[in-house]
Amino acid sequence: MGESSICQVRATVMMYDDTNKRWVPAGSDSPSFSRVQIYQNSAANTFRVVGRKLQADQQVVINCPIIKGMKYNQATPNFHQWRDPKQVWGLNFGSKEDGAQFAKSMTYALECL
Ligand SMILES: CC(=O)N[C@@H](Cc1ccccc1Cl)C(=O)N1CCC[C@]12C=C[C@@H]1CC[C@@H](C(=O)N3CCC[C@@H]4C=C[C@H]5CC[C@@H](C(=O)O)N5C(=O)[C@H]43)N1C2=O
Repeated sequence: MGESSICQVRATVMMYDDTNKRWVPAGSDSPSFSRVQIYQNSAANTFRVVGRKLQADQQVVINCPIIKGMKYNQATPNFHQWRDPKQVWGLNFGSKEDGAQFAKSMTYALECL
């Protein structure tokens, strides 16, 4: 049983640069939209967030496991964030609806773990 996508939204993927106290776009330097999905592997009961640039190169800009007990912070309707052991991720959604959809799937994943 492979992985299946349980949601797909458009968002700019950001990482927080703790040293300089600022957000930087994940991947190349130009902040641009990515297709961000949550994949579920139901056999293993694992989930991860995968984001690929919408541009031609489809660069993978996030590939982050969803960890049991992780705190998902909906800072604003369009900007949600969470910590992983190494860094803080932020998603700047294309719309509030995308944000709500992503939060619903993230909450579902965190409840399954
Ligand atoms: C306990 C803990 O970890 N707390 C974390 C949050 C958290 C809580 C609970 C669980 C997990 C986490 Cl992760 C925390 O507070 N963190 C994580 C790193 C960065 C930050 C620290 C300080 C700054 C101050 C301002 C604030 C901030 O970053 N924003 C405000 C709200 C939206 C606003 C929106 C968009 C982004 C796009 C660029 C910049 C801009 O709009 O130009 N920006 C913003 O300015 C954004 N910060 C944070 O979120």
